[in-house]
Amino acid sequence: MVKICCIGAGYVGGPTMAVIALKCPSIEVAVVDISKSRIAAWNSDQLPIYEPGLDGVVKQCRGKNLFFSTDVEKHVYEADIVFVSVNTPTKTRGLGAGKAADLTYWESAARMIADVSKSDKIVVEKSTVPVKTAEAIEKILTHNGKGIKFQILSNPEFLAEGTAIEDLFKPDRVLIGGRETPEGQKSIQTLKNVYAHWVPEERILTTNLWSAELSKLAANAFLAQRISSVNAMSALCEATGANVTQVSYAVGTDTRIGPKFLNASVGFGGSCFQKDILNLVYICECNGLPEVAEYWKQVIKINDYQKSRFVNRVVSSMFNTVATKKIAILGFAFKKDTGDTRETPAIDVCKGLLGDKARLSIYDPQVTEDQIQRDLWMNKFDWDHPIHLQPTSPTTEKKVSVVWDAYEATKDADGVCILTEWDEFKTLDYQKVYDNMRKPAFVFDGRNIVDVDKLREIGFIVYSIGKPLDPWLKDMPAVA
Ligand SMILES: NC(=O)c1ccc[n+]([C@@H]2O[C@H](COP(=O)([O-])OP(=O)(O)OC[C@H]3O[C@@H](n4cnc5c(N)ncnc54)[C@H](O)[C@@H]3O)[C@@H](O)[C@H]2O)c1
Ligand SMILES: O=c1ccn([C@@H]2O[C@H](COP(=O)(O)OP(=O)(O)O[C@H]3O[C@H](CO)[C@@H](O)[C@H](O)[C@H]3O)[C@@H](O)[C@H]2O)c(=O)[nH]1
Repeated sequence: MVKICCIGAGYVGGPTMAVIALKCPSIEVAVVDISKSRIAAWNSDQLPIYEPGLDGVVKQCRGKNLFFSTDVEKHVYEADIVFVSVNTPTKTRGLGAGKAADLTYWESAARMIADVSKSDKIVVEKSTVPVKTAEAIEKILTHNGKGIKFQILSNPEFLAEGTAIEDLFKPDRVLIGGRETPEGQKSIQTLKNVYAHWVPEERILTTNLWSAELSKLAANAFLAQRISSVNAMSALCEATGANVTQVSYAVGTDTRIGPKFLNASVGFGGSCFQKDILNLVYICECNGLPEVAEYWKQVIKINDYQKSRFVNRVVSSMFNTVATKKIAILGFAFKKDTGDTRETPAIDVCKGLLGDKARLSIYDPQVTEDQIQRDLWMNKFDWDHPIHLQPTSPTTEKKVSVVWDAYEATKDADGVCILTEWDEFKTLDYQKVYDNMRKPAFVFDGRNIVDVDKLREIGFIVYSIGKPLDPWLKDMPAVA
C-alpha cells in the first residue's frame, strides 16, 4: 500500500489530503502537524476550518485510510511520498523583510525529513514557494540524508477557499514539476498516478521544476491583477457616472477576456494574493528586473488604495467624522463561505474607522470574537504564522463589539459597511434595519450585493463600489 504523509494540516493540507484519501482508497494518508489543537480538531466533530463539503469527505475516510496525527516523525519515516504544506509567510525581519517568503517552516520540515528517513522518498512542494526553492530543499535533503535518495517535485495547489472541495474534485488542472532526469520523470509519473484516480489525464500538466514553481506565483498575480484592474475602473466609474457592473459585463463578454474574477470590491484579501505577489516582486528585484517588479507592485498598491478609498468614503459621507458613531460591520472573513480572516480587507477598513474613533459592531457568521479581536490587534504579516506562535490579544478593544446577528449589529447604528458577500446579507430585511438605525442612515456596500434602488427607496443613503453616486455623496470627494 502506498503511504502518503502531508506535513501541515491547514487550509491546503487538510482538504487536499482528505480528497486524495477519498478518491484513492488503496492509499493510506496521514496528515501531521506540530499544532496539537489543530490535530485534535481534525479528529473531532468540529473541524478546524469551515469549508462547504469538507465534513462529509473527512467523515467518510477518517480512521480508514485518512489519519490526523502530531507524530510527525513516525509518519514521515513510514511514507513513500511526503507532501509539505506548511506556512510560507512574508518575512517580517532581515533581508527581504516585507516581501520575501519566510521559508523557516519549510526548512525545518526538510531537515526533519532528512533526519528521520531510512528509505528513498518523493518530497512534494505543496506550499507556494519562491522559484528555485526546490534546489535549496534538495541541498538540505542530500547533505543531511545519509545516502538516501530524495526526488523533489513541485505540485502547487490552486484551490480557492470556500470552494476547496469542488476545486479539488474538479480541478482546472493539476500541475506537477520535476527534474528532467529519468528518476525525476519516474517520480512525476508516481504522483501523476495518484491524481489519475479522479483527474482526467489531459488535465494533469507536467513541467520542469522552475516552471511549476513560477506558474503558481504567476497564476495568483494574474488573478489579483484582474481584481485591481476592475477596482481601478470602479474609481473612474464613480467619478464619471459609469456603472462598474455594466462595464465588467461588457468587458467580460469578450471571449478573449472572459467574465470571471471581474467583481469590483473593497479589495482582495486572503492568505495568498498579497503574499505571493510580494514574493514575485522580490524575486524580480533579486534577478535585476526592477521594471517587472514595479509592474506587479502596482497590483498591491491599487488594492491598498481601494481599501483606503472605501474608508474615506465612509468618513467623508458622514460629515467628515465617525468619532463616537456606531458603524455596523457586516462580514469580516476575506470572502464568503470561509471563516478565514487572513489579510481580509475588513482588517484595514476597521482599523481605518477606529483610527477616526468610530465604535464598531461586527457580525460575521463564521468568524469568532477572539479571532476578530486578535486580527485588529495583530501586526501585519503575523497572521500567517502557525496559530500557537501568534500573539494573543492582551485586552479586549473597547471600541469593538462582536455580535452574533446582523440586526443586533445594525441596531442604533449610524452606518453599515458590508465587507463580505455572505448570501444572508442579500436577503436581510433592510426596512427593519433602517427602522432601528439613527438617521440619516448610511449603507456602504463594499461587495455590490444590495439592491441600491430599493435601499434608497427605503430612505438609506447608499454607497456601492463603482456605482453612480448617491446625490448626498456627489459633493464629498473621497481622495485616498
Ligand atoms: N489557503 C489557501 O487557500 C492556499 C491555496 C493554495 C496554496 N496555499 C499555500 O499552501 C501553504 C499552506 O497554506 P495554508 O493556508 O494551508 O496554511 P495554514 O497556516 O492553514 O497551515 C499550515 C500548517 O503547517 C503547520 N506547520 C508549520 N511548520 C510545521 C512543521 N515544521 N511541521 C509540521 N507542521 C508544521 C502549521 O502548524 C499549520 O497548521 C502556503 O504556502 C500557502 O501559500 C494556500
Ligand atoms: O472578482 C473578484 C474575485 C475575488 N475577489 C476577492 O479576491 C480575494 C481572493 O478570492 P479567491 O481567489 O476566490 O480566494 P483564495 O482562497 O484567496 O484563492 C486564491 O488564492 C489561492 C492561494 O494561492 C489559490 O490557490 C487560488 O487559485 C486563488 O483563487 C477575496 O477577497 C475575494 O473577495 C474580488 O474582489 N473580486
